[in-house]
Amino acid sequence: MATVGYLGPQGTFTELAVDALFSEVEKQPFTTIHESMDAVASEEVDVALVPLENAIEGSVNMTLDHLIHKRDLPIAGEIIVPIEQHLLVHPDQAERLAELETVYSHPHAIAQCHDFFREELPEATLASVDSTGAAAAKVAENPDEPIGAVANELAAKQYGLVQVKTQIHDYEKNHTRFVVLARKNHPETLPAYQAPKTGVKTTLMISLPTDYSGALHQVLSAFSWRRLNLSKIESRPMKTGLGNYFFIIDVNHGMDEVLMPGVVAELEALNCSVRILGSYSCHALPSRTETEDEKHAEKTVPES
Ligand SMILES: O=C(O)C(=O)C[C@]1(C(=O)O)C=C[C@@H](O)C=C1
Repeated sequence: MATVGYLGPQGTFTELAVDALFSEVEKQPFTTIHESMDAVASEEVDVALVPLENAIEGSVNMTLDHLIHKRDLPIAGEIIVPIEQHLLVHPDQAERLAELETVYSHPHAIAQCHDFFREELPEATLASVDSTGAAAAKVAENPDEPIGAVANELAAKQYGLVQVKTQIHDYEKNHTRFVVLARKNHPETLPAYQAPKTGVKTTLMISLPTDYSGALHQVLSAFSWRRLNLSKIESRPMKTGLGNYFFIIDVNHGMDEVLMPGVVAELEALNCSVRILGSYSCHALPSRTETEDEKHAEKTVPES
């Protein structure tokens, strides 16, 4: 059975994503996202599932930067998962919400709830830990302390905590995109995906030769005249000096034999450097409301 590394401990959003994407795999939790990626490189696990992008907070830079600068692991799959953040406390503290002193969570989860804390708990200190699951575990282990965690419903159940405020993320349509990272030339280690497939994508990292006017326009033309739809373009620092950036581009197209190799050849002819980060199938876990809407639509289909 294939092994999947993920950001643990129990009850993280990444664990939810692993359970949604794979059917039969052995799960191996790691304390940090980096450790789960390093474990693929060192062959401790076959693949890792890591968060890459959130609808409210944008890219998970710690994942992206480790992938670009430290671990050249191909992206082999994607799953988009609905994210609902809740404020959890120990049952002994449930009646003392106003006295809450510190709220722990993963920095990306805290960033999704800034408005909530500013408006409802302005005095509380927000403290970063390695994951939402680690935050829930800390609250469970310290029943006498006026502390809380931002985490999900699964964590509330697994750690015996109370959801004192639900849906505390600042914008309603909150989703996180997770990607599967594999080892190069090891397609046989890829476990099967069970979540519904929504399409295919190719992700490219492109750096421009020099800064000249119209350079990005030329890059984008290589996609546009081939009618290749881009779903994301983002620039990140190359970490070689101020003003030096590369681009990450997601294309809604697989690595075919004509169009995508044509793009790469054209960009290389412009002296751009191109790294293909992966070409992969995309999957999604419908949110509870989406599933209810679908059921409702099925029930209300007019009889012909
Ligand atoms: O801490 C967790 O539960 C995670 O899985 C990490 C993570 C992230 O890094 O974005 C995943 C999904 C949510 O967006 C918040 C946190």
